[in-house]
Amino acid sequence: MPSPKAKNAGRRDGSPVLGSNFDFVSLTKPLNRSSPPHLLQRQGSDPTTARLRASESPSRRRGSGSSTGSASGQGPPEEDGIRLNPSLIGISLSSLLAIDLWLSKRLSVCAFEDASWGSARPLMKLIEVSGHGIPWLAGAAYSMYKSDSAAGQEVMLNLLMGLLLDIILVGAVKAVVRRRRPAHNQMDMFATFSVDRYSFPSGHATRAAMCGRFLLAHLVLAAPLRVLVLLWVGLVGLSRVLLGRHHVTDVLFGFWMGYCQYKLVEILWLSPQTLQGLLGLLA
Ligand SMILES: CC(C)=CCC/C(C)=C/CC/C(C)=C/COP(=O)(O)O
Repeated sequence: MPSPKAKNAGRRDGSPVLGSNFDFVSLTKPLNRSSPPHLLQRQGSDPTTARLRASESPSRRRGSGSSTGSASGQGPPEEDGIRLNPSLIGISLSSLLAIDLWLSKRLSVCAFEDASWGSARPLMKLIEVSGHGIPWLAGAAYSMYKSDSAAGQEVMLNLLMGLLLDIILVGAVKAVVRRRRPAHNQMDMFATFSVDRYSFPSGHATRAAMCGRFLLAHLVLAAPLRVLVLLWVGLVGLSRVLLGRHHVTDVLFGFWMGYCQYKLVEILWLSPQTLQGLLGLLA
């Protein structure tokens, strides 16, 4: 009677099952004569092995009469086992992707006016505007201009630099990755660049995370306000998914990227001397 492991080792479509010992037995090691008979039988008939054999290049098939034992029905050559590891990573990634797509679709409850939480759409769009680049750029430039202390101007200049850096980095990643926005997204955002038709990462999430860190480090000291800042960052990220603008992973990666971008702003921090030089050039 076949063991339960051997029975469940391959799916109907022939894809291997994660965590099954049978995959490793059949694909990584040439089966020796001391193997149990049921494994010897599965070696020839299981769909995973059959698929691997079918995808072998002619040159590999020609070489299969070597001492590796393929031609003698003793299993695929050793290097097939080496190719299995990347496929495990691939399977894990596609599982994560499937969960991401499913979860993002389920959470997009404000994607349309007649969706289950459609009445909250205007509020979500308000949160969207609060994380848009234009109000942040305009606000930072205005505060820098209005600030009467060199320290205040310095902080605002660096926030401005961070915002510009964010636009460039997010644009670059979006252009390289080119992940499409969810199908249920309505493309009704204001003031977007052409790369904003892409989804990964969420520019709102990177900006919210970077600005949130910036505010906490330089501008907001009172504890209740610090909580509000964190709440706002979280709401901006959540609203991207609820509006159906983004997948969950776009927002999570965006948060991480924005967090790192703040570190970059600190490294590139423009000093008062640099500021004086820049203002001297402008005057
Ligand atoms: C002066 C000027 C044209 C500034 C552009 C400001 C800006 C960053 C616009 C893009 C904002 C936007 C809608 C980004 C997309 O965000 P996702 O969260 O949907 O990636």
